[in-house]
Amino acid sequence: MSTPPKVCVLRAPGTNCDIETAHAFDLCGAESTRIHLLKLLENPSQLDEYQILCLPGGFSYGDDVGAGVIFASHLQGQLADVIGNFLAADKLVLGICNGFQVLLKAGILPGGAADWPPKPDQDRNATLTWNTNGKYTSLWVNLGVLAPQNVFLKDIDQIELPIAHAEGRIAVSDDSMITGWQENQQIAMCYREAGDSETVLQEDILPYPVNPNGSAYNIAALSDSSGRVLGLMPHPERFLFATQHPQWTRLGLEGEGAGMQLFRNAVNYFE
Ligand SMILES: NC(=O)CC[C@H](N)C(=O)O
Repeated sequence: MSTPPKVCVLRAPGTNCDIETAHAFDLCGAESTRIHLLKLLENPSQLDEYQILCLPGGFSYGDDVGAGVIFASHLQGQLADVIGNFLAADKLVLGICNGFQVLLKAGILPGGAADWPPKPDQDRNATLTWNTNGKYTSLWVNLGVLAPQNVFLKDIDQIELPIAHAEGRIAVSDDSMITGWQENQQIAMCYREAGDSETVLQEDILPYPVNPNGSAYNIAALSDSSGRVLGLMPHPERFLFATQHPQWTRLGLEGEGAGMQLFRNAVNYFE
């Protein structure tokens, strides 16, 4: 058997999904360590020992200034070099919910290694901002995959997962940039109706609760063009077991939850 990949689950003050996220990777055969951002800042080069970097969900720095902004500023500052090395290597980066907000606000997504480190005057063309309903929203959604080349999404065509966020709406400065994202397969997942047989990227925003936050083009997740970085608003670590689904008895679900596949795909990449 090959050596299990080492996962750094990076937490900050206010992160609250790190334990279950580390558990998800471990269940799939990885060896994960939860590391506090302040510890990593003391010795940034310790990140070099890991093959997977995961930014979990939560409320880092209390969502002050904007969800993910303060965490992102550390990645852009003292950690810029080690993050650059990580992105350039054949390694994986996953950001879940607050972690996705961090990746986007730091500029790690959607550009990945190609756009790192961000230039001080670089325009930000996309962000995650307040849900159109203005509320913290927690429910289950249906998602379709548009970037099957992304390592985490291998063999997943559609998936049902829970969301729980206040600032989950993707907003873009200019609709024309969506074409570029499409060409580079950076649009990883979109919200869609349950039972849809295919996922279509469309300008029309699907109504709540299908699109729970009003995201442009119903986008729920972004990939970099290498397919080794994924950021998603839904929480795959909250659906590791069938019994976590609110209708598991009525639907007769058993065994593993659909979210497990994302973590397994990441671990299998290093076999
Ligand atoms: N579940 C989460 O990671 C929440 C992210 C962030 N705190 C928000 O509400 O938007």
